[in-house]
Amino acid sequence: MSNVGATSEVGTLRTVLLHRPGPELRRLTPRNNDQLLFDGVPWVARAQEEHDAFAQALRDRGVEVLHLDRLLTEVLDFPAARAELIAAAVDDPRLGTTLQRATAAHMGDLAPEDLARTLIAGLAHDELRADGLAYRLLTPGEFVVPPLPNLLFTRDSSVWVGDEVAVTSLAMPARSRESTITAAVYTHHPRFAGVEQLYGAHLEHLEGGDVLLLAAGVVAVGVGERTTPGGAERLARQVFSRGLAHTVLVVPIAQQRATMHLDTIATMVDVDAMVMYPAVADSLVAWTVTCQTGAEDADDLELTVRGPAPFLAAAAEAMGIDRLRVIDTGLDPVTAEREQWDDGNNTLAIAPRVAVAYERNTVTNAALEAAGIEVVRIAGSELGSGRGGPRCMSCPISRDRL
Ligand SMILES: NC(=[NH2+])NCCC[C@H](N)C(=O)O
Repeated sequence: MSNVGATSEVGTLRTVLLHRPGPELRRLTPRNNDQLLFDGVPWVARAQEEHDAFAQALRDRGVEVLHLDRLLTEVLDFPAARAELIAAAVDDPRLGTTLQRATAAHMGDLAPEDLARTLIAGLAHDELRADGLAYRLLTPGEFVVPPLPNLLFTRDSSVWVGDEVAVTSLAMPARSRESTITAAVYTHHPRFAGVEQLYGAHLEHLEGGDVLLLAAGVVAVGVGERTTPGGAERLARQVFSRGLAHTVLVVPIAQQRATMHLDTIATMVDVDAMVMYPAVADSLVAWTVTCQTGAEDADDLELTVRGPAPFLAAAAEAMGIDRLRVIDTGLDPVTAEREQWDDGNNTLAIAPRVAVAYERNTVTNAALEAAGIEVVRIAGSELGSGRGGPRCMSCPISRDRL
């Protein structure tokens, strides 16, 4: 695949990976939504309409939209991909050997499309005819294979750095199986033949929502509720050893749900500008990680760590620009907090100064427009109940170099 990958957050978007929410969202109930990382029980048909409009807005701007469930169905024609994904789905200590084997046998009989749906929507107790101790002891409300409602947030389960892709290692148990799906797609789908993978689901926790490509060669990584210090260091070693970046800025963020990823508080909207949650704009810091010496093995690289320094100054220095502008949303603290919670800072740039944003964040959007950013508004009343905006719901696969 030529012209694949991304070296910035704002280069003209050519190809993006989305996931249209499906039956996995119908699994959410008031009893399981917290564990499954949703703040409510969405109206699924409306969420699908909103998502279709999001995809259409991107297509209207010339972006090629790939759907993760389609790519998954296509790779399920390959026995190796089927075997890996079924093994990952039943690799759960709750089940025990008898139920693991029965579940694997059931899934093994499914045609690609049905297997893709089951891998994503999971398998409820009453959807499987089985016997044995674990099957009898599991309550009918429990899932034999839990659903993946957060697959919607394709940003987190893989991220491209340059022309290589990082299959990430997701921190929350409800999400860890997602990266077995992205791994299978990037490994087996002919569309990605020859693409190198620079990370893996077995490594230290790293989520794509924490990774921002500030400029060619400059990667920012948030460390907080999801990405660990070890994950940030591992990413730095990997991108340095592969020549994909010269500087990694490690940015501590508060370990709480409202700021679960770096992209919930700041996203790029121009080559030198970010929209940022005002409450953190002045206090955010970064550790600057570089590497002088080459080494055969990423583990043997000697890293230089400087900091902490104010994030904006450290970022501008690494990017080689005078100043990284913050679009001043001019918000009072209460409005700012509300719009941050509703992903007002989580925009998806489709070109420099053109960003997709949730329409509900009226004050943030007005401030973006006043600063010269074209805002492509989408509805997100139902989509937003999973706490993710346009950036979280998209994984850029190809962007023009700036
Ligand atoms: N890149 C992001 N901000 N992703 C948002 C993910 C939201 C998802 N419900 C979670 O808790 O994991």
